[in-house]
Amino acid sequence: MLSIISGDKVKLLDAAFIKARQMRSLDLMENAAKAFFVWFERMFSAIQGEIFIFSGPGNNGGDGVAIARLLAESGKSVKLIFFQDKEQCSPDYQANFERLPSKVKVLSVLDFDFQITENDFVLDCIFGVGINRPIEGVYLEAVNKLNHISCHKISVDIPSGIPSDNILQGEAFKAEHTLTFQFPKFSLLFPEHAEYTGRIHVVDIGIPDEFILNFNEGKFFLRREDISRFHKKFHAFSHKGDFGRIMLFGGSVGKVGAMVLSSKAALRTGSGLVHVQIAESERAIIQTAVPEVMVAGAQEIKKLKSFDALGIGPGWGTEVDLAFYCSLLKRYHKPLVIDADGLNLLAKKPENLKYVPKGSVLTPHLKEFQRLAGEAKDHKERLEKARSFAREHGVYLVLKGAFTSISTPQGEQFFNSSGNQYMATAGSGDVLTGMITSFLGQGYPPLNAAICGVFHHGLAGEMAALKKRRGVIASDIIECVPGTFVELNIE
Ligand SMILES: NC(=O)C1=CN([C@@H]2O[C@H](COP(=O)(O)OP(=O)(O)OC[C@H]3O[C@@H](n4cnc5c(N)ncnc54)[C@H](OP(=O)(O)O)[C@@H]3O)[C@@H](O)[C@H]2O)[C@@H](O)CC1
Ligand SMILES: Nc1ncnc2c1ncn2[C@@H]1O[C@H](COP(=O)(O)OP(=O)(O)O)[C@@H](O)[C@H]1O
Ligand SMILES: [K+]
Repeated sequence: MLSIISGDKVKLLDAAFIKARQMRSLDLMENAAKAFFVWFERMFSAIQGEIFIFSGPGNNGGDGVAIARLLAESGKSVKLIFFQDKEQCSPDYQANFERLPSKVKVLSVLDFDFQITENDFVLDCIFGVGINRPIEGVYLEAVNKLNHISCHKISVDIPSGIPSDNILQGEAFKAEHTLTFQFPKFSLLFPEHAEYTGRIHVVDIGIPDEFILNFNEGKFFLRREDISRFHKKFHAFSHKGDFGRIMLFGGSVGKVGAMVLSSKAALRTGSGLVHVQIAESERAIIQTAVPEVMVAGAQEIKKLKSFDALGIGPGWGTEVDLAFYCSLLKRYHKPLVIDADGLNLLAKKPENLKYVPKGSVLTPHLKEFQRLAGEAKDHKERLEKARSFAREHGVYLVLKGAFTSISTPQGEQFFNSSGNQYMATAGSGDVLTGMITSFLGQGYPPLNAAICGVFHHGLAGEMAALKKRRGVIASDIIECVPGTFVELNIE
């Protein structure tokens, strides 16, 4: 699995890796430039515009110079725009500069007229993870001009101006795509930077995951290839019971749809038996909408412990009897899932958090998390709060949104890579609750249930969006859930 390490550790990582492999830092830069080149060819081979590469004085600029050579050698028309004289640039920058083919036109930013047209490309190689202060002067001027030009814009490693681990102060380059090397820089995952990063792509430059793990700071990025190891295997003789009996609580009057979505999602994720506990008057609705579901009566509520997992909250309303809610929490000693109104009720009376079974999975969106843990000045602080919350209460805290994070009681954080903006639609959180509860009921440890739930949910959203884009609704996500098992080759 991929570790996300902080910018100031990147140099240490590079140094350790090149020493271990007895290679030069220049070779690693070449790997990075080649990885960019391959990606660029794949993405933009059909577009014929001119390529303007803006290269700063450090190794990010050096990447730019190496990329200029590779693109020019492949027949592209390339201009390299520099900010500092070569003698003031990093050694690897200088070494690459010596190798530039003569067909690359090189000019100082001071002489550049910024005549760039819509079909052209701007590659932002001004600053990478080595940025140590807000940009100003000639850099700021160039970035401001570029931000007003309409063309294809790509940032290499990180949009110039954005610090790798902190919130942007001042201005930064606004990219359509950011191609980041080896692992996503932490700050690329902050919503505050979405307008600068555009779409984020991670490319391998040859440093194995296990090597990066030596520099691990407890933050991990979940990719498609990481997911199968978190899954449980079932065999040909597995029966309904093996796939778990779960019970979902929610669906007050007028909000029974939330339970329809959660329960259907649980079934589509593989649950053997799904019970729901909903308002009496709403029973006919759910039994018509999801005939596979059973409605729980007093008997089932009494035998709570016989269920493999519970999911509490979607569409529950905040008028729920708190004593009933607390009795559920106190009587059930296994990890369960809490979402939506289940969380809002806890936020109203935080002292009840002590009854939440250890190892439970809580799935707030940003607003619900604010109700639970208070205001955060920015996403970095919010993630710190999420980490402390999970530790303090011994739970897995799934903070939903783009790059949903899972904070563990041990203080680790996992960031999800699947999903898209089209999932920001009513009820998609209810689908996730059903999915995580389902995995928990199938006997997955809570971290695995959360990881598999979040990843498959996002992937289902991607599959739904292929045909429906902004027309995706929560039910479409559910319909795509089975396809995610096929896509990831999970039996
Ligand atoms: N494994 C990897 O990840 C690999 C990484 N590689 C690449 O290396 C990049 C990191 O390179 P890097 O360390 O040389 O830093 P980089 O960002 O180019 O800039 C530092 C320079 O800028 C200066 N400076 C800083 N802030 C400034 C400001 N606001 N305004 C003005 N100047 C400012 C600072 O000098 P200073 O003025 O502070 O003395 C220094 O000269 C990384 O992002 C990736 O692209 C690949 O090549 C290979 C594998
Ligand atoms: N821009 C996005 N990128 C990826 N996933 C997203 C994005 N926006 C929303 N989602 C996902 O959609 C779901 C929305 O959940 P939630 O806000 O609880 O919705 P609801 O309350 O309507 O059910 C979450 O799983 C979240 O991670
Ligand atoms: K950059």
